[in-house]
Amino acid sequence: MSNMGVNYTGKFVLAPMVRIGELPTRLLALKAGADLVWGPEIIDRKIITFQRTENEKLRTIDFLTAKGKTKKDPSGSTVSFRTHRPSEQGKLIFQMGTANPDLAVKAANIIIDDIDGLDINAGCPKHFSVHAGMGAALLKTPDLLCEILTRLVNEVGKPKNKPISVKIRILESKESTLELVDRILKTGVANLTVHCRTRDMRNRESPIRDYLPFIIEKCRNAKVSFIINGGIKSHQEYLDLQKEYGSDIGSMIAEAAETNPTVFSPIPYHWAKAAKEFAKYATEFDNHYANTKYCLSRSVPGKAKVYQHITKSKSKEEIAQIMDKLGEDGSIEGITSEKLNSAKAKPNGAEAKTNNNKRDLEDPQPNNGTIAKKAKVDQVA
Ligand SMILES: Cc1cc2nc3c(=O)[nH]c(=O)nc-3n(C[C@H](O)[C@H](O)[C@H](O)COP(=O)(O)O)c2cc1C
Repeated sequence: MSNMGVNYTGKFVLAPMVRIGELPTRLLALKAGADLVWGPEIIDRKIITFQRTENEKLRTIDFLTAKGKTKKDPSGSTVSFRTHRPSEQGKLIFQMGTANPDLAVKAANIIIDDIDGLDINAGCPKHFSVHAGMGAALLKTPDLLCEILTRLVNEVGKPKNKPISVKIRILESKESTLELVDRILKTGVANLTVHCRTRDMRNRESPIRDYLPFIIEKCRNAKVSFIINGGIKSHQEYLDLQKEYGSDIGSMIAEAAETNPTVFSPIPYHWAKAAKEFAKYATEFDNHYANTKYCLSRSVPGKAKVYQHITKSKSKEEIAQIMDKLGEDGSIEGITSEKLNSAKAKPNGAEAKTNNNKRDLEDPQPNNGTIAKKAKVDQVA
């Protein structure tokens, strides 16, 4: 409903996720059909130190942060945010962490020309966010939250013709949640995303959607688009939520996209094909090795043979080689990981050996039950 550039209405989107939401994950999510992609939260204090550079080799815009020069890395800087405008134009929402309107405006002006929308994180319950008054702490300081949003809308969003949005959690009661929503809707934001869990709820707990009809009605009256977040796992669920709440309602996915960034497709890739595609983007866009390794360790099943190879790898080149050897069905050098590692092979395990794309695409939950041994991030934002 925003008339400023990107429109969030009814969209199916990749959630902001620290470490996970870097360029390769975003590109894979877009390829699979995500309409919009959020970058990972970056705080205002860091953004104001960014040095913008145009990377001609990669055709990316890089925002660098200074760090000490080392023998291993004499550049003295590290890429804190990278965007490939040819792929992300019109689809990239940058998420900022802030508790200070002046700093928020200053930081927003540094990145606004290279992004399509700016989102404020008012939902993260982690200590590093709330102790500084950011993230979910803003839910308890609505005056401050609304001042930040109003100033960003007036001083950055309007002059630059870019939408400002906010992501919140529900509060303990319907009344307090709706009161906060009322206030936010008056700030001029273009979109409201609600993570349907309270600040104290863990991601494994079912979201509470009881207040949604009331929030949605308020958003429609204010001509502000609305995105549901929390516990959504598939394209079908996105369609079901639209059936239930209206076709103008969007859905945002985090954890299920961390596990498989192609979850936006009606038929997601098999985990191995998704991992290979991810690795290709990581190589193409020179993603930081530690980040590539981390993301793969979150998406490759712990039981798969290749998982051990990934966790033991020591360089970009090594990871690229491992991923080259991985078949799209999870096999390495012709042996399926399912066969090797799973005593209780799934009934469809035999089919997996055929290295058949169609079968890959038909497995909508390829990671089910296979990542138990990896510590899942539970209560992040
Ligand atoms: C690994 C990870 C990192 C996250 N980082 C952020 C973040 O930077 N900003 C934010 O607003 N939420 C963050 N979240 C929360 C998600 O955006 C989302 O609100 C939450 O996981 C609920 O959605 P889900 O049930 O689809 O996972 C993160 C979640 C995960 C799993």
